[in-house]
Amino acid sequence: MAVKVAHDMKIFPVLAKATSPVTLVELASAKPADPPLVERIMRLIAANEFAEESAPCEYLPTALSKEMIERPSIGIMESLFLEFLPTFVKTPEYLKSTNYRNPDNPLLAPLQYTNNFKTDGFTWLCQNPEALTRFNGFMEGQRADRPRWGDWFPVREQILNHPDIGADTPLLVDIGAGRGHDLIGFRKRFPNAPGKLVLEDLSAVIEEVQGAQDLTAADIGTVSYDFFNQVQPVQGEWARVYYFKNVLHDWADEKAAIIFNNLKPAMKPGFSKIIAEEYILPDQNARSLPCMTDMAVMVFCSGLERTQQR
Ligand SMILES: C[S@@+](CC[C@H](N)C(=O)[O-])C[C@H]1O[C@@H](n2cnc3c(N)ncnc32)[C@H](O)[C@@H]1O
Repeated sequence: MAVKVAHDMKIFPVLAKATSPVTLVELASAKPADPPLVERIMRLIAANEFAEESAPCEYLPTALSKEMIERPSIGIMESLFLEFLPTFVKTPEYLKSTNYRNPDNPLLAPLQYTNNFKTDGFTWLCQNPEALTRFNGFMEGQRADRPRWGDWFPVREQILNHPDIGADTPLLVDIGAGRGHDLIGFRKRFPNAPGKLVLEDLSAVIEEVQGAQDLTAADIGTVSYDFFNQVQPVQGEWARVYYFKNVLHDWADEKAAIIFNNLKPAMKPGFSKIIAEEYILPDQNARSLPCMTDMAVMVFCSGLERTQQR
């Protein structure tokens, strides 16, 4: 809460550019806000290393205060606060009302229970541009600096070294790509890879992405695509890889089967591959982060992180 309030009071931009201590009065004047309130918020901000309290009521920036002016970190914080937290608060009541059934219907998740609408969560986001921007920022930032698949997967041996890949071959089609951060990461890591990179997502997402991200600089094409209602549009010039990251965990098995069936006609035998990047929960002693993601997809879209057996 303190980070959200500090963000709303425009404290982080002032703090982030400071090279000498900023006084409480200077911070309070950014909005402007009541200095005693800012002091209370700043105690918690400093206690959690989002600022350093260099003297009573004087503050210096830390790495975290600088992070809080970055678009993805703002997206994570705002989406968690405005979309996810109200839903988490309502989830116990929702689960009680279902007699503790495991949520499996994307139209009847805690998100719909909390916000009283009838579409799936992604359609709802597409109808709420501000929430969509927050969510896309959340997805852009939630990966943080953990390794990307291109860092450890044998990309050259398994993907790039194939005689049929030409300059016009779709090399990597990221389906449900959000802002295309994974494609941009791939382009940076393999700048000379042959073929095209293609970002696919719902049309409202494609529009939002174009306002937020310079895809042209990374030579990434965009295609509007609804994977439930359309056959995969990249066909003929067969793609080498169709990539899904954090997409299949949004959907139960029957829905995932529809996604794959719509992809089938665009798969060239012996050439096209599917790469899916998801957490796989161990049968015992799972770590906290994947379990929290399991809860996040449960409340948002009745999704699930799958186990190895599953
Ligand atoms: C959890 S996000 C993952 C985004 C990105 N792959 C990542 O890992 O950061 C799921 C993505 O699937 C997209 N999506 C949801 N329903 C879709 C549909 N019917 N057709 C195409 N994309 C869809 C959403 O818009 C969103 O960008």
